Amino acid sequence: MVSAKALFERAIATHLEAWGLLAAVRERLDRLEADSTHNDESAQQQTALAARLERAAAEAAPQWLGAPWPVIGEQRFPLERSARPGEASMIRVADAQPLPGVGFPVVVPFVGAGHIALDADARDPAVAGLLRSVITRLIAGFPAGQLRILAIDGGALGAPLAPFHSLIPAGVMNRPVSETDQFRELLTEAEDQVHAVQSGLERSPDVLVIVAAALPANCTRADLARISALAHAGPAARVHLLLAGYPSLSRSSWETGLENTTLISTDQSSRGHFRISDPPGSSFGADGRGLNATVTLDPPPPAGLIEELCRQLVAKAESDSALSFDALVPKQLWQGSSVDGLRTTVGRVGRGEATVSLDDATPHWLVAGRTGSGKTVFLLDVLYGLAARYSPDELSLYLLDFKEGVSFADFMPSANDPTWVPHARTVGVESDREYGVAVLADLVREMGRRAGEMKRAGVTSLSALRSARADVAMPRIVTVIDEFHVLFQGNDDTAKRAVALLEEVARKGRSYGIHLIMASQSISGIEALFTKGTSIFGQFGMRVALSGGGGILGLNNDAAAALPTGQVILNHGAGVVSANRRARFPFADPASLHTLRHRMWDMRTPGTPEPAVFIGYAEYSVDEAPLPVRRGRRKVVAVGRQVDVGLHTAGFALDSSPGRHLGVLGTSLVGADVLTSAAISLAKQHEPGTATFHLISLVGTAEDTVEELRTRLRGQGHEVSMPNLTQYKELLQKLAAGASADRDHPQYLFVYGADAASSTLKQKEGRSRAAIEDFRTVLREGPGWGVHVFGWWRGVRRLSDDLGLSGKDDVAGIVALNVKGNEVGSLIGRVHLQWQPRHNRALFIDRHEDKDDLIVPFVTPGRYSEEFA
Ligand SMILES: Nc1ncnc2c1ncn2[C@@H]1O[C@H](COP(=O)(O)OP(=O)(O)OP(=O)(O)O)[C@@H](O)[C@H]1O
Repeated sequence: MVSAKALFERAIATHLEAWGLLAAVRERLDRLEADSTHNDESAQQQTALAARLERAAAEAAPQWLGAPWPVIGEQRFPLERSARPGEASMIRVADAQPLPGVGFPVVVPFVGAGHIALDADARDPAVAGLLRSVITRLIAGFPAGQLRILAIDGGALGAPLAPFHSLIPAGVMNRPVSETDQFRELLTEAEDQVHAVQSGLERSPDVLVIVAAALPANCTRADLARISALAHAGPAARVHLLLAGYPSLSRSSWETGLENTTLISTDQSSRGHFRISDPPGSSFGADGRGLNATVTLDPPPPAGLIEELCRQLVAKAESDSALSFDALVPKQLWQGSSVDGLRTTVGRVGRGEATVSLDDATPHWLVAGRTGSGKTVFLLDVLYGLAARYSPDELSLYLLDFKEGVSFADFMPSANDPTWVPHARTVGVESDREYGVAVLADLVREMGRRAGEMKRAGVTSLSALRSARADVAMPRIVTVIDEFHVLFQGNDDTAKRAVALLEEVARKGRSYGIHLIMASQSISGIEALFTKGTSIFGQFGMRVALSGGGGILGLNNDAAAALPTGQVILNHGAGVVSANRRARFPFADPASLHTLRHRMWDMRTPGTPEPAVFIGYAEYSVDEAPLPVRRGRRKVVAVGRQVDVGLHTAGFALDSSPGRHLGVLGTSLVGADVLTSAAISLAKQHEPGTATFHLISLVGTAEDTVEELRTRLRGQGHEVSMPNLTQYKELLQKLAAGASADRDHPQYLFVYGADAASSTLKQKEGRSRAAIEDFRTVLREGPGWGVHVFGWWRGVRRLSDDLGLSGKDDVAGIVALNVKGNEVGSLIGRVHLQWQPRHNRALFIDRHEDKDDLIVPFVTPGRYSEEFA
């Protein structure tokens, strides 16, 4: 690669040589004029010199970058081949004509080397012409998709940049900004690129050229200082300035405070002419006073050329090789290191690649698009793209979907295809908000674990930890929450918890390699969160807007309003207009996904666990669930699966403390299933003959269930009794007297429709005490003797009556089905208990352990279809 300095030095040498020749020619001309004769010799010398100077310029600024417009019109150089990002280039800005008939083009270092500033703004037609000329040379000369124009039109002049407006939708140029705020956002975008390059996060950024037709009128000293800083640090980060109307350009000297800049100032003594300073790093002459000739600025391209060129570029960008998902997948899988972040290609911007990152600069993303806009397809492109680049040691996926659909079904094993994407750790489909909270809580725990590891290793960053502790698994975690607005619905404890956890992950995740991608059809309903003092979304610098998803972009940013399916606005500037990049992404076709998934699955380390899957609509049966974790020697009954990561079996531990009984509440037949599941799980923990199961069936609807349970338990060799109501009363009497109690041989009472016995139990029937008293004694004393009651009451009040005033605390375990939260709350003395009955869900309360868990209660397979039949 030729350095800017070498290139320019070569041009200067030619220039000086030409200057020498000019002097000679001038001398000769003077002589010839004195002789009053013109001859062929002088004409030939002039022509030769002009040709030589043209050649020198053409070498320094080839083709589109330097050829005069008439030559370009004739020769039509190939597009995009005159220069490459990352290399120093020069560009034609003016023509010097020191002698009649002897002119030479003035080329100055620009992209890859320096900047250009003019004192006059684009109200001067010559300046406007130069801006058009330079922009045209750039967009035609550089590869598309690798150079972007950040346009400023502070004087709202409109016309100078108007011919390029068709490039705006293709993302090559932004809509020129005129307001100071937008101007500052644009500077921020350029600064972000400088920082990203300086910190090593970005190695091959797009070329950004800030073009100002005029700076905003109320530009402050602080703004100018930012421009100065960009002039200093920009070139190394491919950020360049082409500023017209730069205010501090002094007429008396070239001092402007802009480093690396060629200055072009109006020649006060000659209308329409300009003077050019020495370019950065070199000088035209020994005196350091710039080019020793006035110049005319390079004229704009001829009418029609810009339009035709833009049309061609846009058409090429659009029709560029049809996008395919396979093109996003690298040939060799899992080659990337996620130490500094994650990067993938999601499609194309113009003809360049559209790359997106999850790293320190853009740790979290917000994605929005109306239904059908292609949001799911975009997310699949991103997720499969990442999974193809990074191995499961480098990347884990937590996938969470709140809506009805199968967005993430591809990541988990299914009945048809037992493979899964080996990076997937948790997959939630049609998740409950509580599951979302559990996933977020899991992430917070993981951050804690990583913080602990860092502390132990004495390091302060994830990358340092990864080098220090190669043995500790520390993949970056990408958590995708689709339809995340559901999390915040309802102003209840779950919503509050979700916000708190999300804030924590959003704030600290970056330091621990934990990233969030939150997607939604709509942001209405969560807008309050945008404006909150500690706005969570401030942490989400990367905005991805599909059609109809413009709400996540800035107020004046309507770029996503009319996007076709398959296109997206990628904006890493938190939605500012100037950071828009319009990208196209391919359809994630099922066949390609299938192939890639199988390739990755074949490459997985043997023993890679399946993802923890939560499917909101799934029914769970006790037979497929692992037994709950036992604590010590205590038996634990299983009642359902917790709505948490890993779907742990929800268990109620039995011990000798008074009240270790379970009350299942609600009219739903699921109540019978919960008792049956409890019995089945207990039976698994007993050798036959070491416990007695009393099955008391008091309602007709549960008879079959109870009968089946009896058959099953007996089949396993357990002792089972099926007392009728009278025998039940006798049993209670016996148990209350402690007569048949044997701690080593527990007795379990499963009372199906316990409420049906209430009135009978209350009758004394000639005895000194009613059976209800025996029942209450059993509740209070029974656990000490190994007696536990599992009852299904179809109403809360019925249980409350059975317990009586003094026995209110004697049923410690509650499984609330279709009963009101306030009724359960008053039963257990918690007025603020929050419970809304839901299909296939129950609230499981263990009063002794002060625990409320949302569970999916165990059911007999097919229970719900029966209920709805
Ligand atoms: N890049 C693309 N190229 C071609 N077609 C696409 C592309 N992206 C999406 N589509 C089409 O649009 C349909 C809807 O896409 P997708 O399911 O991703 O939308 P969505 O925004 O997630 O909608 P919903 O929220 O209703 O699920 C796809 O089934 C596909 O037909």
